[in-house]
Amino acid sequence: MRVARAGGYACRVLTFDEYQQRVLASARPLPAERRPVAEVANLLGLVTAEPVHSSVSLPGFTNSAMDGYAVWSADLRGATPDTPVVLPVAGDIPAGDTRSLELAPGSCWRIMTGAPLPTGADAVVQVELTDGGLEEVRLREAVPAGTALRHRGEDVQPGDEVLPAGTRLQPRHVPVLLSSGVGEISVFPRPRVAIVSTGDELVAPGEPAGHGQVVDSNGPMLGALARECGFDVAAVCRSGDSPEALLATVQELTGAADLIVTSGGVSAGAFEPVKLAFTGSDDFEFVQVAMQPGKPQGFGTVSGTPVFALPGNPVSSLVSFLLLVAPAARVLAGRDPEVPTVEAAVAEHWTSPPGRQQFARVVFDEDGRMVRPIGGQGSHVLGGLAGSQALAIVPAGTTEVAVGETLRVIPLDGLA
Ligand SMILES: Nc1nc2c(c(=O)[nH]1)N[C@H]1C(S)=C(S)[C@@H](COP(=O)(O)OP(=O)(O)OC[C@H]3O[C@@H](n4cnc5c(N)ncnc54)[C@H](O)[C@@H]3O)O[C@H]1N2
Ligand code: MOO
Repeated sequence: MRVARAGGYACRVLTFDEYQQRVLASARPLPAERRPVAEVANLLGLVTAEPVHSSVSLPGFTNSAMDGYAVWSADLRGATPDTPVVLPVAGDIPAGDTRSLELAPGSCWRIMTGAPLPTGADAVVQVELTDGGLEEVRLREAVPAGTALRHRGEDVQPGDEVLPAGTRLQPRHVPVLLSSGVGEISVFPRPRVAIVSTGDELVAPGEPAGHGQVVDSNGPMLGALARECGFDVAAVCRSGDSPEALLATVQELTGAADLIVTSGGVSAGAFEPVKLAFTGSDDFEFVQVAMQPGKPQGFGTVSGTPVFALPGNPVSSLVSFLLLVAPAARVLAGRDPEVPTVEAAVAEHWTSPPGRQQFARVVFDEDGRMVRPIGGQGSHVLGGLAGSQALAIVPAGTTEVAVGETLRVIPLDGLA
């Protein structure tokens, strides 16, 4: 049952920076976990909580950098194309050969790239400088000691720090992580984000929206944003206009999520379930933020879990997630909260509301250096949202965005 309450709540007005600092102030990295490096595919995107030290040398054994012949370099003195040195070939050493072999002076081994160098050899002659012989080989060039060798430990020594604390694991970190003899590493876990859409007007995705109804697109959109930003999605669910039901849903989710996001029900209407559920709690605050979109905002904790109450208009929800929720969740993940921006020049004039920092939907020109507005800037405009490529940040003091002006811009593709 829906209970109508009086609307028109008095709210504090904060600048965007003040509010962002406020929601980030209490954010701390989640407790670190030890995870096996063999699961590296699941570790990508996580941040190391401690430095990683190698327990082995890399390379682990001196080996050949070329396919060719392992030799005593002194045996090749005077070799030229016209006066090649001829040596008997003791046999083949392929990569993966685990034998401990020796090289007798006056002979050579045919050796492959990555294969262990036989004791005594001090150089490899690449096969192109020989006739490629199998029983005996003609070597047409003298080479100095050390040629085409990769020495044990020349890259990494036991005890060396191979990854500092605070490294966000990317594919390029995988080889050293898997090769350095380390079984487990300490990482900050991926924050689990739960999403709750509110409002009696919502119907499930895939169901037809009747008169007065809309499809719940915020829930799936916020879930998709969370995933794209590198977080786990603990739940995407709906709650109607009952504050009691919403409170029960949020309380239940605190057991499964590190951060909860609600959408809708935070403005001044008579049926604002989120506002009604949390107003009066010492751990929750509703404010107006001088930003467009995203003016009405709520933030607090329920059983210690941070809860972001975002406005329901779809564009407001998206902007609030990217500018407020994602930075906080990045802190939980041990990452930098900063929202990545690029610089772009304004190609077409538009207006911005007075006293509010605008996050305007824009598209780039072909070379990505200029932006122009797309669609109306209303917070319900879904077509313009889909067509946009970035959010241009217009300072609160600017009402006319002039051609040629330079703005910071948040690209919307590749958010991870
Ligand atoms: N008297 C005032 N009215 C409004 C104010 C104000 O200051 N005074 N602020 C406006 C602004 S700005 C915003 S933003 C919205 C925020 O409203 P709510 O957070 O309370 O959101 P709802 O009223 O629940 O919904 C707004 C709008 O968005 C649609 N919606 C909601 N949830 C979803 C969803 N999951 N999927 C798709 N669409 C959704 C909803 O149907 C409404 O059309 O308040 C203004 N009003
Ligand atoms: O602040 Mo609202 O988000 O402009 O539509």
